[in-house]
Amino acid sequence: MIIDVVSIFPDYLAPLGLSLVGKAREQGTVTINVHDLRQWTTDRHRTVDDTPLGGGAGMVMKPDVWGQALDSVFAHEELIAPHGDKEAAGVVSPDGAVTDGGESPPRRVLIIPTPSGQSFSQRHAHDLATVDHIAVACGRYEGIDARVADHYRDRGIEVAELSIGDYVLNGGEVAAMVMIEAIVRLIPGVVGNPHSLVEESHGEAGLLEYPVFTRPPSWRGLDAPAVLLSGHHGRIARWRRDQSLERTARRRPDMIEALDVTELDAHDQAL
Ligand SMILES: CN1CCN(Cc2ccc(Cn3ccc4ccc(-c5n[nH]c(N)c5C#N)cc43)cc2)CC1
Repeated sequence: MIIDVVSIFPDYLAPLGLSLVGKAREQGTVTINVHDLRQWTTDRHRTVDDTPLGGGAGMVMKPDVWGQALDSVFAHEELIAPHGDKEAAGVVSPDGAVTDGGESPPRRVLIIPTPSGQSFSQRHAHDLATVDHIAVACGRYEGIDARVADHYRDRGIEVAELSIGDYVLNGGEVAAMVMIEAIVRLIPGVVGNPHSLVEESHGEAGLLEYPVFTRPPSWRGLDAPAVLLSGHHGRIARWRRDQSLERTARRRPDMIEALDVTELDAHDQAL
């Protein structure tokens, strides 16, 4: 997988060089390139923003600079239709994807973090972990001119306008790091013990994870649950399941509503 991140604050993305994501980059499991948007400006002041059309507070990021940046980032995919001329790049399938008529084209996604986006979820992370090339456009100010998303959709690139939560940030960089970590950790080989990806909050069962404990069994007068020391795997599994259900009902009743009961029953039968 190749991930290209474009930002006016490229240093903000430095933490992507650390820990598991950093190791995955070193091992070549994922390539992450961080670009300074200003390298695509053409004026002396390296301008990336302008006043909002229709008036209003703040500034909006210019479409032309973003267009130069994203064209460059996607440029090495010769199967991308040049602007306005899809046929020239090869076979155009009904859904607008451009292929050379052979194997399916590389899957390309442009992620645009935005407070007005669809809520980023573990389901998005799983889907995006299968993508060949992801570009992340980190906006600032009041956001990126809306025509940028439309333009790349028209050129056969999937565009995902995503939000990491119902609170307001100053730009897309933090959201980009959250999404990139959630996606990259799902790529095979990145997380040491793949089993740990299975029993997770927001995982397949749709429940929050159970509380975890380690040694010592008693700490400052607080004892770990005795069942965890029993060695009885069936009882431990049942206890963990009950804890997940109780925790979810208490902290995230909305998730209980969305539960697929048949999935729950199947899990219970297996305990
Ligand atoms: C007049 N009003 C009209 C509404 N705007 C709303 C607004 C627009 C931009 C910004 C700042 N910003 C710029 C790029 C950018 C990307 C992501 C996020 C972001 N915030 N929270 C998330 N979960 C995010 C994610 N993911 C914020 C961003 C803040 C607030 C205010 C002014």
